[in-house]
Amino acid sequence: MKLAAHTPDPLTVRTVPVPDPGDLPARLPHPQALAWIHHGQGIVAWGEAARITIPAGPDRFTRADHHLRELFAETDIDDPLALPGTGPVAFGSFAFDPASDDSVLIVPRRILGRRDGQAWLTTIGPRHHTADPLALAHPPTPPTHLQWSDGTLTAPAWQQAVAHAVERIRHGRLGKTVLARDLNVQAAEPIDARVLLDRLATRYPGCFTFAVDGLIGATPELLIRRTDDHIDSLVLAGTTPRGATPTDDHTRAQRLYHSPKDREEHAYAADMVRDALTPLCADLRIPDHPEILTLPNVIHLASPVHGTLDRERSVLDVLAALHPTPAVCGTPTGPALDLIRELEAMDRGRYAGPVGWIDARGDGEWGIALRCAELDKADPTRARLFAGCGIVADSDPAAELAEAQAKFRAMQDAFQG
Ligand SMILES: C=C(O[C@H]1C=CC=C(C(=O)O)[C@@H]1O)C(=O)O
Repeated sequence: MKLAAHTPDPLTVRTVPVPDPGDLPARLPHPQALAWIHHGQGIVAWGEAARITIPAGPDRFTRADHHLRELFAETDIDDPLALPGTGPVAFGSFAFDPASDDSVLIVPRRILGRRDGQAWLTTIGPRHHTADPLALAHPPTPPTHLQWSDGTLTAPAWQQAVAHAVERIRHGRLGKTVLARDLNVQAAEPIDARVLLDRLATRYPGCFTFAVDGLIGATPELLIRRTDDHIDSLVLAGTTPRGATPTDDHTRAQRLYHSPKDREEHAYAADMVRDALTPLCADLRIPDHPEILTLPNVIHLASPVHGTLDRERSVLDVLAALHPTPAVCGTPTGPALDLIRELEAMDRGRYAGPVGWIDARGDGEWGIALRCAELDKADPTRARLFAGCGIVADSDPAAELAEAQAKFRAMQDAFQG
């Protein structure tokens, strides 16, 4: 597959301040939504001014960055606000596996954004373009008559895969791997991304609710945010399902914090992020011990990371150094990826790959696509949900299955209402 770009002509871009738009997902006129929302702020978008499909390869991030720079260099931009996310923006979603062709960048026609009390609307089109083909409002419809079925592996078969991974880790050089499974859902009508976005953004306000080319979810894991030369990341690894009461939650969080198995799982991820970012940064701060992050469905060990870049690097340049982290792949990376391919027996598609947005200044926010569903392009009444768990020498297959079920809950509930 070759890198393909569909851009009609050089683009003109105009950003104007607008009154507060209220709830962002509610403003999307069409089910083919693009979105990135965190605590009610962010950007939602629709239409397609340009699409760049990026072929497989470990260099897919730098190729995407290069192509996008060329596109934005030819663009005529009127952006008096000059904030992160104003002016032209590309939403993107990359395949987890470097051998997969699924990566895509989309420059939308309309972007509606809100950040720190400032709202804006950006219009992007080929020069002389006037009509908006997506101006037609199409009210959101919740999915109905849902039918769930196992994906590639049944629950018992997946537990077996976890047991095999534990054996390999105990008797080999691998420290950690991450195994995921998929679930299928079928609805009566085409699935409307806006309904899922609205439910996820309301229920998981502290997560990053996203939609890019039919990949929809709410991830708690910020892979990288770049604002000028400042970067932030939030490393997650080590999880327990939520308890039934506040006391139960507290006990579980304490157990998680002091669990050598979970601390080991977390340390692989935090160490790798430190090693990957140190050469790119003038200064980098990662706490010595993780924090507790409590979400509506699970509790995680979390390490917030902050740094200053040592020179001009776009958010995609930084992302290229990070993916795949041990939060979704393992340590060492190569053998962990080989084991994932062997034991999961499925293509992850864009699950566990980077998802987010980049603007013409190189600023942007990218999460790891977790707690998500990928709509079937050939049949939009169908979707695949994904959830995975870090596996180390002391992992227990039954506990990992329970953890994966708790992670699935975010998306299952978003479908169910
Ligand atoms: C792979 C997933 O979660 C990762 C992120 C946070 C905690 C994880 C864990 O504790 O296993 C995983 O590494 C997933 O949600 O599908």
